[in-house]
Amino acid sequence: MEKLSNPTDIARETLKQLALRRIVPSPDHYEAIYHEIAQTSDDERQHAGLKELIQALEGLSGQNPEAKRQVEQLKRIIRKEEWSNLYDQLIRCFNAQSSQSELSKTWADLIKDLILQWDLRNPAYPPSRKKEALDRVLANFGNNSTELNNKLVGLIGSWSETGVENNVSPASDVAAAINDLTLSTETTGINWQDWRESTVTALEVGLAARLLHNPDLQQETLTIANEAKAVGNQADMEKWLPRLRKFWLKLELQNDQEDRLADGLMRLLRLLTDNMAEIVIDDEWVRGQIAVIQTIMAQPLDMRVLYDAEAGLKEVLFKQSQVKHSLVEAQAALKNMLTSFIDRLGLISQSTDNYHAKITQYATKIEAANDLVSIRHVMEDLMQDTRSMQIDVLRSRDDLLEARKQADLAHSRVIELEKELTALSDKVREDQLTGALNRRGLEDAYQIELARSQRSNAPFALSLLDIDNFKKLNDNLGHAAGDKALQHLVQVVKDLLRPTDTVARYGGEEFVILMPNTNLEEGMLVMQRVQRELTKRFFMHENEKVLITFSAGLTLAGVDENRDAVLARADGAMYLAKKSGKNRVETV
Ligand SMILES: Nc1nc2c(ncn2[C@@H]2O[C@H](COP(=O)(O)OP(=O)(O)OP(=O)(O)O)[C@@H](O)[C@H]2O)c(=O)[nH]1
Repeated sequence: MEKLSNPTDIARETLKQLALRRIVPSPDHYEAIYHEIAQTSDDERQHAGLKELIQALEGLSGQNPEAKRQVEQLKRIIRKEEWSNLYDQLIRCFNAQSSQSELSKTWADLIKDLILQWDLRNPAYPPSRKKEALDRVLANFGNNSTELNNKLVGLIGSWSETGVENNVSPASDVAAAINDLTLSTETTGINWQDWRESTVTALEVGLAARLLHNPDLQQETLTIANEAKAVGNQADMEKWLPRLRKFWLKLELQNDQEDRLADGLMRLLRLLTDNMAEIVIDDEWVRGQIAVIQTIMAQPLDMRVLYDAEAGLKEVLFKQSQVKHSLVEAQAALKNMLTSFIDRLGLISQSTDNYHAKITQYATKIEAANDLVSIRHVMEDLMQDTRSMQIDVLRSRDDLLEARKQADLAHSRVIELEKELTALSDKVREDQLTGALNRRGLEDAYQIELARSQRSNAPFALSLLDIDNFKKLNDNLGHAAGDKALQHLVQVVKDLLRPTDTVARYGGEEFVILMPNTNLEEGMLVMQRVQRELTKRFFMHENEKVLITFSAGLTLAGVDENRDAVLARADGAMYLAKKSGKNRVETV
């Protein structure tokens, strides 16, 4: 048979042959006859099949740049006839193609929607419910990016079903969304260009806009976004990911800190409002308390400032409520005195009124009397009434004098208590929970010991200790047990310190120990003694032994150094102790 080259002629001849040979015109039969007429070799037939496959893949890859790249690679393999690589490359093509085509939405759109829907307030989906649903999706997508994409699309759809209103979500949630995308990039290998686009959008639109309150962090976010834009290939992206991860870590720490600040502030405000009734005995108090809050609000918030204010307020309120009790009693006594005073006055005027009425009657009787005997009777009655009136008046006068004395006493007690109350805010030096000194007490004690050290030229050591994993203890055993653990620690420390040493509560679970006349080696021995003792004297919770450990920084106070500089140095050493595995003391 003459070899035909025109595809139309070949097609026509194929149909003719199918009819002549009475063969069912199925696609397979058509293909076989077609190649027979075109006289295609086995190799060519194979290539033709691959070409069709490539065409199909090119058609399917659409705008997916990774799929396009893999198809190009496939063509190159076919051209060079590297058949041993064909199978692997085909799999890559299919993977690249399917990783995009089955996605209900591009990652960039999906993340935009997620951020938007997370921000919108929906009565049917409060943030806690959204978080729960999102956690469920993130726990159950089986490391499959397509599935994650589909599930997120479904989730976002359900959030948007009912009435919504605008509300701004915290930056932490945006960061978490991008972080999740980064993780899924690593585990499922999604296209790096999509990832880059999504990350840049999320950083610029989602995150930076929410960091207005923190210009430094906002600037850093924009810098990171620019770095992301410069990522030019998969390898670059992988190299750059640790940088992004480090940034997330910083954001998480920042958010954690902000959450704790907000918590502290809320507790403080609650404390104030809850106790308004206790402090309104005198407007001065209300003004004083509000001034404390205003001072705190005016300076940059940090946990220690908040803790200090909260602890100070708690103590003042406690003492105030005690003093107020006495004050109320004294006022009640004064009121009783005044009541009896008025009663007595009433009685006196009543008895003198009666007396005057009787005198008038007696005067009438005397006028009408015409003999001495009747006048004498009238006079006897008059004398009798005058005497009893005199007795009444005397008794009332004594009562009045006594009442006045009591009133004076009560009044001076009230004045005394009021003065005490006024002075209380300044006097409180002790932490109410643990009995250690509080920050104000620490300030005084530090000044005294520093002056002593300057005078005697003796070393003065200071240690800052922070209980290890205290949050976990609180979470596992409850806040009340956490409070008792703090008391236990202070008791152990107090028992082991010398009478000249001082322990003060510096923050939530941070304590400062002042050790006058102590050098670094001796200070270290003291701190190690406390550590050892804690391994013998366990904190007991519901009959279970709980081991409390701490990390501490130890330093010497310089004679001319201010307290904050010394504490900052001890804090640095304590941080080092935490970083080196906790339950240790570092000197600096
Ligand atoms: N029970 C109780 N807990 C407090 C008090 N003050 C602060 N805390 C808690 O102490 C915990 C301190 O947690 P973190 O600062 O994360 O420190 P940590 O868990 O000890 O971790 P490391 O310091 O790294 O070992 C927080 O959960 C505070 O709520 C208090 O007066 N009573």
